[in-house]
Amino acid sequence: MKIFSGKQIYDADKFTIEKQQITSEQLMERAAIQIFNWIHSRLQGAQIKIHLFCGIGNNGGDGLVLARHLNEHGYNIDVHIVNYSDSRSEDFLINLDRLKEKGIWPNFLNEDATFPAIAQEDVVVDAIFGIGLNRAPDDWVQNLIVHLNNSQAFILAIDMPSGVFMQDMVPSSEGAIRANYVLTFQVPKLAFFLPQTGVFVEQWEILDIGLDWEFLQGMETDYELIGKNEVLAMYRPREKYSHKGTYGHALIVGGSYGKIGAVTLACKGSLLVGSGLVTAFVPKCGYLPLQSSFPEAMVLTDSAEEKISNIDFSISPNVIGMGVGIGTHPTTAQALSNFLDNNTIPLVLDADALNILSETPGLLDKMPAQSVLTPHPKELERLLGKWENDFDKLRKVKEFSQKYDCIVVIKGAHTITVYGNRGYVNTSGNPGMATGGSGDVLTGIITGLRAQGYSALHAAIFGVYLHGRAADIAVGETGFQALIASSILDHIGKSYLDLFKVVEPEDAKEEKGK
Ligand SMILES: NC(=O)C1=CN([C@@H]2O[C@H](COP(=O)(O)OP(=O)(O)OC[C@H]3O[C@@H](n4cnc5c(N)ncnc54)[C@H](O)[C@@H]3O)[C@@H](O)[C@H]2O)[C@H](O)CC1
Ligand SMILES: [K+]
Repeated sequence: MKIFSGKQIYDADKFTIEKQQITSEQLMERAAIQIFNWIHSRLQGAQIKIHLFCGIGNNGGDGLVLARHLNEHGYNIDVHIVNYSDSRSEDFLINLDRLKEKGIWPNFLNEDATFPAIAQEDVVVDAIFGIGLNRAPDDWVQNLIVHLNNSQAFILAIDMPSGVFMQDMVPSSEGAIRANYVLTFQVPKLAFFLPQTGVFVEQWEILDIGLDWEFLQGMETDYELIGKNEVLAMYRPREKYSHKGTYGHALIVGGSYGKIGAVTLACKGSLLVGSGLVTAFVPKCGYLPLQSSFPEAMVLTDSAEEKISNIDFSISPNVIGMGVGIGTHPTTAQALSNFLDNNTIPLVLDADALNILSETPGLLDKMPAQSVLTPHPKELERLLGKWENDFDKLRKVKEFSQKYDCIVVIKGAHTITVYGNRGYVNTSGNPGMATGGSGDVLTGIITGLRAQGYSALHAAIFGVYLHGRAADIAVGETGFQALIASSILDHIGKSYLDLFKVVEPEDAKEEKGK
């Protein structure tokens, strides 16, 4: 599913209004009725106090339309206008008049206003700012936001949590509504998925307001949300008349004394996603543990006992996963540098291989084109230097990807795979995955997919999805705390099977934003 910028959404708005020959005010009515239906189907007329906080733009307009419909259905509402500017939008004004015609006089909040008391059992509808926010709210509006956040009431945000920008950072951790639920129009918004702004969105759901589908589909976007439908299009079926040679040979290079397990996990990941063969290249101390714990893997050893010192092998793998458990010893760094001088085999680079690349001048230039890098936040910082915020981080990663023609997998709660100017935001995965070894499994998975002929970009996007989905299935048996990297491995098979499971309507609900 595509993720659009604010400008693209306004363009789609405009196009839809012209094509469907409706007014913007009718589109607002349509959008707000969707919100009303959502609330009404849940509350069924319950007399809970609903406080609607409406700005003076179209997000506020949505709030006013909603207030009218709630009132018509007998709900117990209080409407507050957050009067942060004199530039009220036309559709806001139309709907303010309509509300007044119904005998509802909103409470106008200005700079010196006392904020209304809100009880914990009340519901707050946040319609202060939507996608139009373009500068930090005034201090008093920020104070109101803090007041609402502190109320402990359930907060339902319309379109965006107020204070969260479409393409910039929230100025302070107190600067935006912490929404329990966001009902967002038509398309997901990038800010929902970034660590610094995603915290303002506990759950989200898309409401279809009938923006022109063809127009939306025809637009190129910088970001895409990756779920089952998107990865199914990448899936490569197994052929009947195939053999292990058909599915490639993955080589995992890594390990050092005390970190051979990382190589084992990566090798298992490669084979479990379907690589035909997997070989490990490890220091001598890794030979016995690997051979005894994972008989499916072949093992080659370095001449050194405890660390990689010379990456030299006589096989012809079609991809190499490099770096898990490898350490940053100068001998190993030199071995990696020497290896890169002559290597043309596609690479997946992780862990200390990335640290060596960031610390050794000139080494990044030696990466073959289309290498896949899988850094966690600290490794990414070593590669890029510091960033100001998540949006700045994405800009920097895109530049880096273009400069080195590589794919960067920014690991996190919503892992984002970046290639060139595009980012692919993953939707699978859970906090149980924050555990030692889960990154090694991912490296193995991506390497194993690449070995089978997936392009570097598809191997990264699909691999990240499968990895997260395996963990989502596993967590049902283990809970977050007891989920370990091996549990992810154990559920890779089920995550493949899950791709072809038909989603029942009830399950479909669970697939929405969590
Ligand atoms: N296609 C759709 O998705 C539809 C969306 N609708 C709703 O419209 C809003 C966007 O409305 P807009 O009037 O453009 O912006 P906002 O209401 O978010 O903001 C109001 C207005 O205020 C100005 N402004 C921005 N930042 C500040 C600030 N810090 N202080 C003061 N004033 C500020 C700026 O000029 C904004 O224009 C969208 O989110 C939906 O809720 C339609 O109802 C239906 C179609
Ligand atoms: K809002």
